[in-house]
Amino acid sequence: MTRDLTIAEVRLTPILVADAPLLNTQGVHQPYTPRLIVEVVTADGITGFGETYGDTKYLELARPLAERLPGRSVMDVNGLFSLDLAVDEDRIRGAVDAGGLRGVQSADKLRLSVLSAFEVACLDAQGRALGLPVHALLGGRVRDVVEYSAYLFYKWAGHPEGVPAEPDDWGAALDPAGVVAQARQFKERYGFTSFKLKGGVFPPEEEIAAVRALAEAFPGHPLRLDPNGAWSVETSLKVAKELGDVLEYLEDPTLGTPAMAEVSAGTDVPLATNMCVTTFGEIKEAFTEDAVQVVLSDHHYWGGLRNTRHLAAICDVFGVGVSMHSNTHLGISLAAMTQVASTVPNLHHACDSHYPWQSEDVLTERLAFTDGRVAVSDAPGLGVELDRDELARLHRRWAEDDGTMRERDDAAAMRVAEPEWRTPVMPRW
Ligand SMILES: O=C([O-])C(=O)C[C@H](O)[C@@H](O)C(=O)[O-]
Ligand SMILES: [Mg+2]
Repeated sequence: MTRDLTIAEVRLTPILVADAPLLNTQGVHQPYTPRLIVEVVTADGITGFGETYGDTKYLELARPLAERLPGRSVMDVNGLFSLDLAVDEDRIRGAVDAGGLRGVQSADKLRLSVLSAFEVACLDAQGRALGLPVHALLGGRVRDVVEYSAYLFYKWAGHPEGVPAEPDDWGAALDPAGVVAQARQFKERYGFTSFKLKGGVFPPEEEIAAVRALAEAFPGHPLRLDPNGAWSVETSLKVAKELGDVLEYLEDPTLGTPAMAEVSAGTDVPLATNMCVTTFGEIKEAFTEDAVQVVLSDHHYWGGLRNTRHLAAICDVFGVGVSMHSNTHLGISLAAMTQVASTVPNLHHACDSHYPWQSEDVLTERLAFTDGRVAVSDAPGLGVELDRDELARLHRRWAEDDGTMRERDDAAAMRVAEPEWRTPVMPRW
């Protein structure tokens, strides 16, 4: 049957999703985080889904882009990326946001972070129209499950008193015993066998003790520590020395490629990054200087699933490992991550995912982790369906918000509990 794959309509739905009080070096997660759900509808009624960041600066780019798509084909993904998208430079300059955890802010990265959701939606629509999974459109899967690591966070039991929030049942984790208890819950609930601890929250000695406690509780399991660049070169080398025998890799111990290269030269512990290599332009220096041994790709800001494969191919050429970074995200993104990860031959490390922290989703059926893995769907497109009632409910929450939750700002969320808190000057230790 011939299909009309012309785009007839694009729907953008900003939402606020519940988030747990997870601590990182900048502060704490807000009770609600903005995400944007993109739907691309073809002339004969096929709808493809995509998901990305939902802060205002992303919406400001997504809206005019959505208006330009009707009349184009969902097959024309290359054309999508050649569309001119004007970025307001003020949105990037000096912006204080969770982007501080994801490396440089640039107009191109902002543009790619928006385009990626449209790319995923177009690939989803293509797959649905052709009766093929997205992985088939990317050349086919080379594995039938994708492994994820448990993403451990220091956290409070709940958001600050008096702040509207959804409760969570994970409890507090503020010391080594709490971190190990959280890891046990991750293992029991989802079967994860590798663990990443988000660090940069407490002085390094405390985080070293937490990783040691994990190593004792889970002997032989791959462990990672990620302080988001909160340490000096000296501190990074000290931590690498102390934990070298148990770490699979150390993630962004310090900020910037030159400092990462210095750390790398002084330790055998592999260094991973989602901060100093976050764009194609940053690859040359980092790889030439041997600053990183693993790049954590993120299809949102690298510009989609095809660019993720492109990045993986470059990493392969240079003998650099590749895995995946994650922020707060829902099931559409997890499905997209799983589809593309299934096609990358040189993906040898379990990927990160925040998904277990998300109690809410816009899917009719949540994706499941079994033995820490997500099965690769062979259903058409991404293989997920939208729960429109839930989408509407989460959109209402966004519409009714007075604006405070619409921009993710972990430092501002921290100030609710600690009024003196400011985005820390790096390196903190
Ligand atoms: O470096 C990383 O892995 C991240 O930036 C992941 C997330 O942003 C995480 O740190 C967070 O959301 O607090
Ligand atoms: Mg990281």
